[in-house]
Amino acid sequence: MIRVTAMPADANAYGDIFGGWLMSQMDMGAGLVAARRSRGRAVTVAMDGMQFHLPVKVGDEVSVYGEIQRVGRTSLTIAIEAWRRHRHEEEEVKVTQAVFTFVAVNEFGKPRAIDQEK
Ligand SMILES: CCCCCCCCCCCCCCCC(=O)SCCNC(=O)CCNC(=O)[C@H](O)C(C)(C)COP(=O)(O)OP(=O)(O)OC[C@H]1O[C@@H](n2cnc3c(N)ncnc32)[C@H](O)[C@@H]1OP(=O)(O)O
Repeated sequence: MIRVTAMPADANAYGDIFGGWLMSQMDMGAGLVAARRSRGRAVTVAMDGMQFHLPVKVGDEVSVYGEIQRVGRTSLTIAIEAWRRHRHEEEEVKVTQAVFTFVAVNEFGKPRAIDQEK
């Protein structure tokens, strides 16, 4: 869903990429899934089970993948993973995972029903 290069500005003083930057990429990836499935604006209401398995380094290619787990009346639950790949190598390794809940909202920011038919 999202593929981006981790840059020096995203790193701490040790050269590891900030967890907050990764969470932001994951949130944006989940947002793409939620907006597409709900056919409109959707906002993050919860993020559960965030796990950081391995560090990401400057220059790594970071890919964010997501899968809808559940569609409720107005909310969606989306499992998100981020994977890193050293830019000179082929192997991809999972670095983070979390479950995001988004709520579809109308123009007033209030929950709106999601079409249950896909
Ligand atoms: C033209 C220009 C285009 C521009 C294009 C730009 C695109 C750029 C892309 C960016 C993509 C990034 C995407 C990031 C998205 C944010 O970062 S959004 C910012 C952060 N989030 C917020 O500000 C949301 C703040 N919260 C709220 O406004 C309200 O809590 C909400 C979300 C509207 C919910 O209101 P509420 O009155 O609590 O709703 P309520 O009726 O009680 O519950 C609604 C549903 O939520 C569920 N729910 C409520 N709370 C929870 C909870 N804590 N846990 C789980 N489920 C919950 C309920 O179970 C219910 O589910 P359903 O049974 O209906 O399925």
